[in-house]
Amino acid sequence: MAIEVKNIVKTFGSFAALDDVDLKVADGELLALLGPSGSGKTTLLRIIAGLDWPDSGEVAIDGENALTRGASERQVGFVFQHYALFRHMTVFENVAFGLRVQPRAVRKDEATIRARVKELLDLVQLDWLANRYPSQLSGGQRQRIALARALAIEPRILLLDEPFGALDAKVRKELRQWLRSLHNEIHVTSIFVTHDQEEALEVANRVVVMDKGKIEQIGSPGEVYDNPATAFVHGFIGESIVLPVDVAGDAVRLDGRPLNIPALGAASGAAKLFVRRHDMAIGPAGSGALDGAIRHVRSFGPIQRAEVALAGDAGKTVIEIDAPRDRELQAGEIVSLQPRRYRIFAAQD
Ligand SMILES: Nc1ncnc2c1ncn2[C@@H]1O[C@H](COP(=O)(O)OP(=O)(O)OP(=O)(O)O)[C@@H](O)[C@H]1O
Repeated sequence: MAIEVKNIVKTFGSFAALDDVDLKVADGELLALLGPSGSGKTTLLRIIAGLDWPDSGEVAIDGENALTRGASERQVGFVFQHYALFRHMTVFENVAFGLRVQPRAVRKDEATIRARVKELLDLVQLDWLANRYPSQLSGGQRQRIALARALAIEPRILLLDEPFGALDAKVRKELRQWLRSLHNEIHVTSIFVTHDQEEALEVANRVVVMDKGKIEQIGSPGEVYDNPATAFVHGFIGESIVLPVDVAGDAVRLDGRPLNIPALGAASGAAKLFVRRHDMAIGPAGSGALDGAIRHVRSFGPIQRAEVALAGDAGKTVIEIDAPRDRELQAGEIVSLQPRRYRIFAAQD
């Protein structure tokens, strides 16, 4: 089911939680709303769900105005961060719940309900837990059951608000892959909220990056990572080194010294140079754009992370770069850094 959100404004008192938001979600997409705490993700999700209403703007589901309909009429399935399973019901009854409380006219008979629950438990690969109670499940299992329960009513749209937020890192990772393959199987239009960039990039077809009630960029995981549209997106996704620079024509200067890298079309004036940690090549002194001294090196897995104090301002600017471990770096070494890929944004962005 396609969703279209147009010019949504939502204020709480004088605070704009959503400030003129437009978004189109295609049928069958798995979309992530990604942004820092307070950026408006949950507010947007609640408005699409019919749990909250905007001050102005439009929400259409499958081309029809959804704002005249409440949550139940929109046929939306939800999964929240904190499991909302009924503690006194077995897993089986939790999943059956939505089907049992349907209006009499559309309610299925008992045999059909049982078959459907069995099918859903198979889908989330937890049929062996049917007779347990929620307190007897792990956190990850509870979230999978919560998802089975949300899917029971055959929702037109599935909305997930930080569904894995309360789980430990390893389980989160497993569930991401699981959600991805589950979505490949069922194709229901799904939107999930997360503040975890890795989660958004790994799971979603498209990522909507939000900040302060506005959409900063919408794109595939590759697009938002490789071509961040704004300084905010560059800083939020991936780990970036940010240096204050001056642009004059095609020349870029740091602390008054030329860097010998092209300005890539950035406007003249005060700007910020953004480089991902792994995009800063490290070579012998004098070979690159920035000279510095290594202060500290930590190695883990395939990378070594070096703290480098840049030459020029009495070593006050210290950056962290990630290098492969083909040559072990040493504290005290004088090196030179060269940005392989970088972006320059005007300072006020
Ligand atoms: N009912 C409310 N009353 C007043 N302010 C609210 C209300 N709901 C949300 N807000 C404010 O609106 C802003 C956006 O909140 P929202 O929950 O949408 O952010 P979020 O991006 O989902 O953040 P988080 O990741 O922390 O959940 C926040 O500053 C929040 O304090």
